[in-house]
Amino acid sequence: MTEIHSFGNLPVIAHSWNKDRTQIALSLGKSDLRIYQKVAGKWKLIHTLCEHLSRVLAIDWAPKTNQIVSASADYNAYVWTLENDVWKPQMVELQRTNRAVCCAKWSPEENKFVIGASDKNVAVCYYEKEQRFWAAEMIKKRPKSTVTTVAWHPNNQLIAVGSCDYRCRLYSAFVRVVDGQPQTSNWGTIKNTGDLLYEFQSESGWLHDVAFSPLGDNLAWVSHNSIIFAVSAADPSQITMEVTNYLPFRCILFMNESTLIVGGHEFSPLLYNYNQKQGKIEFIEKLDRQETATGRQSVGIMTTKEIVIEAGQELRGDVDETLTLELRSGKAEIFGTELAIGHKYQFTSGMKFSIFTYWGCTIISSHDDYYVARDENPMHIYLNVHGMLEQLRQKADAEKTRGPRIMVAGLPDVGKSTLCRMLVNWAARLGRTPILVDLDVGQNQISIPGTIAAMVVRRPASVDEGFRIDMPLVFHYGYKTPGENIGLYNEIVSSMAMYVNIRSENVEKSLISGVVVNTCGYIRQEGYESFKHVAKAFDVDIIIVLDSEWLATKLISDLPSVKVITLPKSGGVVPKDAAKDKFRENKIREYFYGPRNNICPHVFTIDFSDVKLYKIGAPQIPDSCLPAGMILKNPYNKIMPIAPSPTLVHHVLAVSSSNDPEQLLAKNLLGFVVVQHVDPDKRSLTLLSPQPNVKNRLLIMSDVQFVDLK
Ligand SMILES: Nc1ncnc2c1ncn2[C@@H]1O[C@H](COP(=O)(O)OP(=O)(O)OP(=O)(O)O)[C@@H](O)[C@H]1O
Repeated sequence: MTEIHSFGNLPVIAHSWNKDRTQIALSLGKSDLRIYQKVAGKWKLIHTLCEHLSRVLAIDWAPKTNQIVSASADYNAYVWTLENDVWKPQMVELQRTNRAVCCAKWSPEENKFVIGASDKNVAVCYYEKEQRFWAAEMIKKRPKSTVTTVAWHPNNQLIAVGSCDYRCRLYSAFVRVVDGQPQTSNWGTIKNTGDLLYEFQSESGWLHDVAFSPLGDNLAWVSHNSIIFAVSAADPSQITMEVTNYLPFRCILFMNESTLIVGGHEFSPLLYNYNQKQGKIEFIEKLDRQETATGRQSVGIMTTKEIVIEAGQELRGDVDETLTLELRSGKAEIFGTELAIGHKYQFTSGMKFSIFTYWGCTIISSHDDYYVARDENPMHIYLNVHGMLEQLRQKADAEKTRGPRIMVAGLPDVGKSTLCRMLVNWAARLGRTPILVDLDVGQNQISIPGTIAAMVVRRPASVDEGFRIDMPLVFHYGYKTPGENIGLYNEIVSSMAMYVNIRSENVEKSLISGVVVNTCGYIRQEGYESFKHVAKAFDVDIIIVLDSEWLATKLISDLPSVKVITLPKSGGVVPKDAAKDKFRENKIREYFYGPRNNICPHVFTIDFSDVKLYKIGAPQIPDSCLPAGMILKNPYNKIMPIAPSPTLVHHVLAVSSSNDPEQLLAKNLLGFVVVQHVDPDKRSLTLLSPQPNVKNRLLIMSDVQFVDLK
């Protein structure tokens, strides 16, 4: 019998029941764990466990020992124990994990647990009794991508690990101080922690869940492309798979040695039988007979929902399917751009949005891929900063001086780009024309990855298409992080600052409106130095540091003449780890095909003799390889001609506005092309380009690549 439980309108990211299922621990996409208890038929919040700094991604409640392990996007895991009705956290010593911890599972005997992270690490964790801390044994032969799921073999010494590299791996999780002696297993000899026993290749598709059968002789997993896989210890070379037409599966469970239940976006559990001898996985039945409740049908029906957002609140969402939102009444904005009443705004899969209302509003939504954030959001604080900047502009206007120059800084994924976007949007709505400078070479808002850019913002960005890119100034850098060639990065930053200074001084409106500089989240070591360089080059008056006391304190002492303000980050900001490559790809695709995918770029072939190709920055030669006493000039900004070759395929080439190779370094770019094919026999290149020809133009090779899979 199905029982429906309701815990408000936040998405349930992870959950785990206590032993007798009278309590449930939930992550509702926040940094806390909430424990609910059923009292008189209603769920009552009895504990809120706060220690994590970011979204809790996994929870596992050990039934016998009554301990909870939680894992979070803050790179940490905690073990919680109940003492005198208080849940006490103890941090797990995951020294080498530097990305979100995505999954955590107690072993059957509950004396160990395993965690998997998006930096590919898998750790077997146990309690170090003498030193009284949770220790972690890291697995050496790690998966090649984010670890999404883990499962324990009933013998307490083997684990199955599923990841985004489409593989399921079997490791030994034997820990001598906990287990004493290794057990015998049908899957091979167990010796040391982390020994890789098997690596099973799936078809393409991220693995979402993996499970052992009750006796541990069979193993099965499901992937995002709706395939079920199973393998038996009797013959691990024989992987059986069942390709289905259902929506992606998220979980799998063995009921006995051969019966499997899978579930996911189809909204109905499905029963299958794994016949190992015949190498078959056979469908038995769909368990939920209410046909109308399936995910597929609900996609088709598109029920609309009316959402009332109170003044000062945010409606946030992570779009799974295409979502349409319409402002029915009131006033609301998305990252500083006002919404028009009655206009249907479309958000495609993978997009994140936040609708903020200062006055209260009603929104009509096509799906329920959203939640109304009831937490404290920092929008009022951001708006106050905008108010302060506007006062400075008014003062500059009255006194005919320079308007405010602001730089936004912080660690990666704290909302720097979003805050810059809001600040220039709000300014543009008041008729100001600030200069937006984006120095983020990984995810530039103005140009494609691998460049830095600046432009005058005359109107707020469009919700659907972003900023209207009008005569931008774009410089080639060629890499996705400043650390790849920090010398070159600093040099082009100086040139950009010079141009921006000239521009703002020559146009009165721009001078008064000021400059907003977005930076990369690369702030350690030489990154921090480069960051000070940015502040000096643009002669900024104010640095806004998002969510980092450490950085703010350092800057206050290093740049005493600059006003440093620390602001909190929004709870809606989500780490883009997995989505960064997609974002970059989309940005390049948008460049060639337009934001609405309705532009048709040119594809043409050009002779080797008609292109002039260059690369900026020669590899560094260590001093030890040079003759004694010889000093080589730093080659970071060396301009080198290169010959076309097949290694160029998929590389982005920047089209320079300069005709003189010596001037390539900090000259505005006219555009970009992508090498699609190189034919050494015919001595020709095939290029994807918005223009029909690039003959006689100087092209600069970028490390950034784009594979045009339409
Ligand atoms: N209030 C919010 N609600 C929902 N999503 C948000 C909110 N603010 C920011 N985001 C989303 O969070 C993600 C990260 O934000 P953003 O790109 O501004 O961070 P960043 O610090 O500039 O990142 P990076 O260091 O990678 O440049 C983006 O996808 C953005 O759209």
